[in-house]
Amino acid sequence: MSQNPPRTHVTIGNLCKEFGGATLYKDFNLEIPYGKIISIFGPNGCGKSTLINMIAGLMPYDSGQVLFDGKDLKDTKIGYVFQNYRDALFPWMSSRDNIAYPLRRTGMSEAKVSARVEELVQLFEIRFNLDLYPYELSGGQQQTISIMRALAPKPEILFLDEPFSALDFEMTLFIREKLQEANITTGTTMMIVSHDLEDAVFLADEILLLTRRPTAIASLLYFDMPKPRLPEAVSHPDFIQIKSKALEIFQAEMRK
Ligand SMILES: Nc1ncnc2c1ncn2[C@@H]1O[C@H](COP(=O)(O)OP(=O)(O)OP(=O)(O)O)[C@@H](O)[C@H]1O
Repeated sequence: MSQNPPRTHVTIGNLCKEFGGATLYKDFNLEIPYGKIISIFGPNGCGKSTLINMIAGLMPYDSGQVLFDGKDLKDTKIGYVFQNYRDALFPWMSSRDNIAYPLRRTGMSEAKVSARVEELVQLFEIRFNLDLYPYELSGGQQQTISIMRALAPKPEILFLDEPFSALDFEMTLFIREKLQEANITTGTTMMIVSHDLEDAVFLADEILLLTRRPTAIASLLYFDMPKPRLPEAVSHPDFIQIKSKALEIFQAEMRK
C-alpha cells in the first residue's frame, strides 16, 4: 500500500536576499513537511542562519513568500533557540521565570503556567533547581532552559541555530535526546542549523545541504532510520552511509 506523502508545513517560494548588492539567495524554493526535523548543513557563510532567520521573521527578505500551512508568520506560533544561550536568557529572572516568561506574556493564569512548566520539567527530566539564575547553571543546563522556554508556548515550529555549538559532548547527547523526544511527543516541526555533520544527521528526517553563495540546494537527503535513535545509532551502517553521502556532496561543493 502506498503511503500518503507528508503534508507540507512551510512553503518557501522564490525567496531572494542580497547583502550590500551581493546575492545570497535568488529564487530559493523549499517545502518543509509537518512534524519532521530538518537539518541545514553547508559551507561557512553560505547563509544557514540567514535562511532560518528569514523564515522565522527575524530578518527581512527582499522578495518571495514564506507560508506556514498557508498562513502568514503573524498567524503562526513559532519558537527560536539561539546559538548563544548566555545572551538569550534573561539574567535577572530565575530559570523557572525564564521558562514561564512567554506564557505569562499571553496572560495565562499562574496555575496553568505552573502546570506547563511542570510538564516541561518532566519531559526534560530536570533534576537541578529551577530557582537558580541562569548564570548559576552550566552551559548545557542554560541551553536546556532556553529550549524549554522556546517550547513552553507549544510552538508549531521550532528553529534552532547551532544549538550544540557551545556544549560539551555529554550535554550534546542529552540535548539531542531531549529534542528528539520533544519532536516525537509534540510533533513540533524543527529546523536546525548545524556545522557538525553528526549532529545534523542524528536528528534529521531530512538533511538540507546548501551550496556556496549564491546559495541553492545542493541536495535534500531523506533519512528514515527509525526513531527514537539511540546514541549508538551513529555506528549503524545506515547512519554511516548517509553521513558519507552528505560529506561527499559537501566536498564536491567545496571543490567547485
Ligand atoms: N546583517 C548582515 N549584513 C551584511 N551581511 C550579512 C548580514 N548577515 C549575514 N551576512 C552575510 O551573509 C552571509 C551568510 O551569513 P550566515 O550567518 O547566514 O551564514 P552561515 O552559513 O550561517 O554562516 P556560518 O557557517 O559561518 O555560521 C555571510 O557572508 C555573512 O557575512
